[in-house]
Amino acid sequence: MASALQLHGVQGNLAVTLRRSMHCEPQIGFAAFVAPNVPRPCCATVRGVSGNNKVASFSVACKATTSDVLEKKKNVTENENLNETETSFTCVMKFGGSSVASAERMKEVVNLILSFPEERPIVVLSAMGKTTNKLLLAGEKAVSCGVTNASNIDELCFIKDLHHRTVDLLGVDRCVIAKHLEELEQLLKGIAMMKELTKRTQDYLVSFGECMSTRIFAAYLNKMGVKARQYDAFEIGFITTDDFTNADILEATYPAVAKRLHGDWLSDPAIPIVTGFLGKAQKSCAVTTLGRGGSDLTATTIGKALGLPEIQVWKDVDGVLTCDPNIYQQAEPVPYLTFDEAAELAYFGAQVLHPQSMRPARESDIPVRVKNSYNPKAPGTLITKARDMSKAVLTSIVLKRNVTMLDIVSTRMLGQYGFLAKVFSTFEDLGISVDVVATSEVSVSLTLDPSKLWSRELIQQASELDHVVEELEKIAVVKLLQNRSIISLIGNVQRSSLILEKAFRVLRTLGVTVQMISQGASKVNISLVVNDSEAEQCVRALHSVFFESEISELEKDYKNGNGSVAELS
Ligand SMILES: Nc1ncnc2c1ncn2[C@@H]1O[C@H](COP(=O)(O)OP(=O)(O)O)[C@@H](O)[C@H]1O
Ligand SMILES: N[C@@H](CC(=O)OP(=O)(O)O)C(=O)O
Repeated sequence: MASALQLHGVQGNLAVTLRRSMHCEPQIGFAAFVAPNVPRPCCATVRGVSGNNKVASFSVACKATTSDVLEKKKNVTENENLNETETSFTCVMKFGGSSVASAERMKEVVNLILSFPEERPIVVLSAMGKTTNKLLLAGEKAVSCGVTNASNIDELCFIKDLHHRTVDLLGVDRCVIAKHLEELEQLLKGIAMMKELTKRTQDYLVSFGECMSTRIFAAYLNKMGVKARQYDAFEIGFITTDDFTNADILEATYPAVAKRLHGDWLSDPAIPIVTGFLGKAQKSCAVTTLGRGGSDLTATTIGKALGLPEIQVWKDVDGVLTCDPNIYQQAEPVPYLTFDEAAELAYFGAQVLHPQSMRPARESDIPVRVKNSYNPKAPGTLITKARDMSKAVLTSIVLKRNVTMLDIVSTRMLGQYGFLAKVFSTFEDLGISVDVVATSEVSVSLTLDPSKLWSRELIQQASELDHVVEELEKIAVVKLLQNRSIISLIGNVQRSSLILEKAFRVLRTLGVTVQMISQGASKVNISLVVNDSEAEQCVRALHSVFFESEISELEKDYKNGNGSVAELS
């Protein structure tokens, strides 16, 4: 019988959560079956967890001591042959920078967490909104400002003000961040002295953001009487590659993190408040970061490490939307997504999720819920392994701007296999990833992946590009095309003909030429490459046709112009 028992406690109460596979008896029956084994229950909830109903969970909150519950847990385990899970936690809740951008926001997030008394969460936090960008800018300025001016860098003053104001408004002692602010200033002076900012130092520099937000948040929770414990991810087993600014999580992380968080809970229960985004390099042992937006990946890694029933990522939007709301305000929340769709969407540029964050969740089949901390009642987006695709056509439109495209036409010095092999080995040698590829017998068109590069490295990218072109020109005629955009149509590629027919009708109406088209092997994505200058207009028009039920703006324009609506719909 696939069942599991969990214990957790909030503010003096204890709760028992039983999870079981839905393949067995109905959940209500299961709850009644277990209830007599639980000490003095005062409330109970039964809920299905995932969209495809893989797991049911039954929680009973009790007035009881830990030893009471442990005793009952032992009985339940013996009597019902339940397998104890490895954790006492029920979910991960990750809050991004916008969710903890001020004292007021932190208070709201604390209330939000406490509004789920049945949950026993592990909390992951990003740096307070704007902090990471300010730290990066401060680092860049320090390189050339001179040691005597380093303490007066505007961004350092902003960060000090923001964090002091926050602790003051929360009524927390300034000492929780005093050491970090002092060290941060010293670090900027060091950068000024060296006149150099390596990627390794940059990672250490930005780590101050998460280290401070989590300390403030944990101190505030403790002040409110809710026992919380702050953790720096790089101290509790987040082991990564030494790829500073874009490190990958290594397998050793999972058992280490589970052991530490679970062990601490058993010896002294407290809500863990963990820094998102950060890790420790396996070889150098220095602090690393997981790439921009990396706290999502921290959350899913913890979810997998502890085998939790759910991972929640709380943002400032009502879930994953049908397109970037900054491009088109009418974007709508997408209620369900598969891991594949979410991963593709993130990879092709939707800022809402970190590109690698779906991997741990997919590997351990843990549902991910994307929710809005500004609007907790909104249902958000539930991301699971599978979903009903029978009615799905298009799920979301994603735009990746400022992409470089290469058209490589063989001079036929090499045969077809040799040509393709040489092209791709050139990219491998130079460590450059490609996004979208289309080939014919004698030519390859491809776009280069800028996602692994932080914006200020684009200059460096330019010289790398010259090098790529130089290498490829030994076997081909190469055309470098810049300022392109990839529009990715994420959806049910079983209906690719319908999607393409509609999409091309829209693009023809707009007079836009598609320069490359590719259907990803993942079968959830069709990518179109157009000029940057035309891209946003295309996304708006595509959104209008695919997602808006009434007669769309595009249709109106078209009707008023030179076509009939029937031709469009
Ligand atoms: N398809 C999309 N769905 C939702 N949000 C998107 C999408 N594309 C871009 N975004 C942007 O992503 C932002 C949320 O992601 P992010 O800033 O990383 O959140 P957080 O910092 O809270 O983790 C939104 O405010 C929105 O502007
Ligand atoms: N603070 C980091 C990590 C992160 O995940 O942030 P956010 O959750 O605000 O996207 C960044 O800005 O990249």
